Amino acid sequence: MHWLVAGTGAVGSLMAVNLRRVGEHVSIKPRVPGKARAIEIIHAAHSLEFGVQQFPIEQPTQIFAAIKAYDVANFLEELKQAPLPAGSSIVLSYNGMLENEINIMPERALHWVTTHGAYKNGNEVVHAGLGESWLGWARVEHASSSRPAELFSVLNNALPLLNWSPAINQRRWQKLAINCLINPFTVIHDCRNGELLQHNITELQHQVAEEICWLAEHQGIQLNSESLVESARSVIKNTANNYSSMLMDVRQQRRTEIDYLNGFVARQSAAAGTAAPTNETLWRRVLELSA
Ligand SMILES: NC(=O)C1=CN([C@@H]2O[C@H](COP(=O)(O)OP(=O)(O)OC[C@H]3O[C@@H](n4cnc5c(N)ncnc54)[C@H](OP(=O)(O)O)[C@@H]3O)[C@@H](O)[C@H]2O)C=CC1
Ligand SMILES: CC(C)(CO)C(=O)C(=O)O
Repeated sequence: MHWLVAGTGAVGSLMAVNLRRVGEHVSIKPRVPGKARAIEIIHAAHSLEFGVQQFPIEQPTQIFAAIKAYDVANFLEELKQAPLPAGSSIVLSYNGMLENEINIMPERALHWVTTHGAYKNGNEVVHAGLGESWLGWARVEHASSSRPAELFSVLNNALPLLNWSPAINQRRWQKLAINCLINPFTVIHDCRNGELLQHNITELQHQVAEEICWLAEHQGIQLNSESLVESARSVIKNTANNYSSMLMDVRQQRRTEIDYLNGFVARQSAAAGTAAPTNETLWRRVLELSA
């Protein structure tokens, strides 16, 4: 299979080196076209070179795009301008949700949700935490269509363990909830995930979770607020030493994904006629702190 990985971010680089390791043909599509014909990624003390390719693409290609939520709309617009040949698919991975997702998801798009952790240190990618992933068709009308067997098998070999998930949106809502229950608090308290256990946030987390459950149910997804707070607590314990991605973004003066997490919950709840005051407060507070 031919693969085209969007950018050289942490997750994209990790997938690029692992796809190469299992014998796939992998190129990289930088955000901005440049003169470079090859891009170096270092992994586990090995330097690997990847050819550079931009859209349009002429042969069937599997696109892997692990990009920030605020870049998704532009990326999909680029794809719309340069439609892919038949037999291509687009694997998207990002935290949070977009209001207009239903309208912009391409036919052959899949969501890849992961608990693997990675970060970049210059050209080097570090696989910081082993996890597992879930793959499913992005468009609701394709949810029960069969899984693309070869694509699934290659991704599973490259970065196991991969689960096929016809209910990928359920999984995405759970991930959104966990991020809403952890990330903004680490920014507000400027602390590692594990240090949250020393702060008195349980009551607030219950309110965040209940607001998310209401909205999810309104959109046809069943979640349980007690289980969400419990899961967030286990993630906090399992990642106690980590700084959340949102705190890292704030510290490095990068845009955060808060608009697509607690901000998404606040705006969508308001649009559905209900306030989500705790998510709204966290959203505004993180925006202030990261301004
Ligand atoms: N890192 C992790 O451990 C995890 C991350 N996630 C989520 O996955 C997503 C990606 O995370 P991460 O890899 O850390 O993010 P990064 O910011 O490290 O990487 C994103 C990459 O996407 C590239 N990009 C954006 N738009 C385009 C475009 N139009 N064309 C080509 N490349 C593009 C960026 O390019 P440029 O370099 O030019 O900005 C960047 O290289 C996020 O939503 C994150 O929350 C989820 C689980 C774990
Ligand atoms: C689960 C958590 C909070 C782990 O750090 C994460 O996904 C993030 O930092 O964005």
